[in-house]
Amino acid sequence: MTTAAVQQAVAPEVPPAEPAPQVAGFRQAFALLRPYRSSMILAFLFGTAAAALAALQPLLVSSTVDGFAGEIPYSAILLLFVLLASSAMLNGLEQYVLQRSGERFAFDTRKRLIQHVYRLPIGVLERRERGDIISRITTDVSQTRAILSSGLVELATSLITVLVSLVMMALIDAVLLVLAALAICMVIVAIYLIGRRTRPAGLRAQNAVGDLAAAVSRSLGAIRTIRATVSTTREADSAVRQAQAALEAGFVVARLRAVVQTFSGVAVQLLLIAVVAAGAIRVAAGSLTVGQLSAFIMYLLLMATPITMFGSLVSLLGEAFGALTRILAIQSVAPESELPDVASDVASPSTAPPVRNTPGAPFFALRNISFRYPQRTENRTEDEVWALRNVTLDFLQGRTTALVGPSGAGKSTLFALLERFYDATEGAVLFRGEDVRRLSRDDLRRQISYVEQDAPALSGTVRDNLLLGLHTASDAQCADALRRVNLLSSADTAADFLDAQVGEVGTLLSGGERQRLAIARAFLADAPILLLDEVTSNLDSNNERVIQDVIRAKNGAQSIIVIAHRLSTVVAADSIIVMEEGKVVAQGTHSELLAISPLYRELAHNQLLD
Ligand SMILES: Nc1ncnc2c1ncn2[C@@H]1O[C@H](COP(=O)(O)OP(=O)(O)OP(=O)(O)O)[C@@H](O)[C@H]1O
Repeated sequence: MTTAAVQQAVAPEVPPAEPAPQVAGFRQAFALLRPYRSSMILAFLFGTAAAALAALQPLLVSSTVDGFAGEIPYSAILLLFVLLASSAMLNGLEQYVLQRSGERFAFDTRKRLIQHVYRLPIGVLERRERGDIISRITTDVSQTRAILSSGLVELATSLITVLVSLVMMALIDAVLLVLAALAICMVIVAIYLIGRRTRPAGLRAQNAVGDLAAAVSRSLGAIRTIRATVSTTREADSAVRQAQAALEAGFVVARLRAVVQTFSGVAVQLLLIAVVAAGAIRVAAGSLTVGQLSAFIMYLLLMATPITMFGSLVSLLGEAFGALTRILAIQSVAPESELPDVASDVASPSTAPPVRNTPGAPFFALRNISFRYPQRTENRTEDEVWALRNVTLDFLQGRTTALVGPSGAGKSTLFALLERFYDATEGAVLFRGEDVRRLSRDDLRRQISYVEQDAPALSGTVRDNLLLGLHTASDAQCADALRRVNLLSSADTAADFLDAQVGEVGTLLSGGERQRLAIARAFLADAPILLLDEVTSNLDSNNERVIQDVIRAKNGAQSIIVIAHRLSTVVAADSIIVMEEGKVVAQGTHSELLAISPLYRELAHNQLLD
């Protein structure tokens, strides 16, 4: 296929759009709860049975009071006790089933979120604050669990209790019931209207907690710089301001909750007083017995708990819906592998073409590539938004190619396109003749060992770090890779060193050790292609030479692309590409470039290499 045909067939890169979050409600909650419906139904049945048994108690009390003839009614008391104990046990079972499935729901949601977040496009993750993502996986999921563990089912069983009580009260005295029912309806509507307002307030509170987590995570990630620039107080103040925002949003939620709960508590008390007063009048008039009035009041009390609980449940659900909104917002962003890769005429991405060892053939070919970062368009001129502009290049099999140029020239961006962290905005990247957008990202990446600029070490042991991409290497192979980058002297016992902890983001290692550990990992992976981005910037001249020698020894066996500011690292490369402002301005060997490229001459002159 010609390059032009490839460019036509491949759909242009569309930056992944992040839909504006809509506050989640019952519809989204029900969809999420579908896998747990059998547990929820079971809990509901337990709750309903408990409510039914509780509803029998006032009837028993009524008949006992009205039939009281001076003897203690032992059998009625025993029956009452059995009813009470059975209803309590059923309530306990309801809670157990709900809490258990709540935990399962939290686990499943976290698992799904983690797997989703780890697969989000690099561009999306770079735009978002890490701390905020963490708070969605931790705090928001805990909040959302409330929907299941104490929310919807309890709401449903509360309604059942209220309905059963209403029916029983209707059988006892319809006039009193009309009075009570009118008051209850007004209370429920009022609670719902106030409680509904907790939903946006809950979302604001959760967003504020997310921002706080982001602020702390950002500061702790750069703690040395913060201390060294004496900005500890300023950074701490900024995190405290986020905490303050969380406090203020929390106050709104607390206020609404207090209003709802107080209102429902007072409303129930008033209701009781009104019913007792009206009931007493009806008893005096002979329309009601004392036993019936006691049963009526007991039913009213039975309803009181669900009605007061209804208030706190509605506000709890409001907060849970806020948290659910944040979870759904991140879940709705398409993960990397689901991005539109190719035009509809190609069914599915193929695997990476097998390695063809044809020295001199291009393994990567860039065809008129232009690239702009999705987040860099605002307030910039047309020229400034392009990180790469009309780049056409061939990287040849078995050769070492170097990329040099001033800072911001687009060198690392070019690596990001080769690794498919991003896709070109215009033009095509071909891997062994195939457009990379037609390839599976994982298969492409398996062919490449990539050492990023300022490569971080992951917390864990040296061995964990070495085995990141290659889980099967033996200790002997790991030790050999470490020796090649001068991280392990022959005196060291390899096993001890491999078990040594490197600390969170490699803080227990020096910058140079971290770089060499990353290079050792790349050597161990032994992929056909090696991408090295400024890997010797932190090395002393001795270690730089060691690494250069290993790279040189690999020349021919591996295809290597090196980015370097220090030209001494790349003078021996087969080909050197000079970049400036996103464009390729010259290409050749060191001596050729000294003759033809003013920019290269200047770089070499500044580094005393001409
Ligand atoms: N993740 C990113 N999001 C937005 N803009 C970016 C991102 N990474 C780089 N850029 C911008 O793209 C341009 C090219 O950056 P790039 O990192 O590719 O340059 P470079 O030649 O590798 O520089 P250096 O030698 O300093 O590493 C710069 O203007 C930079 O600010």
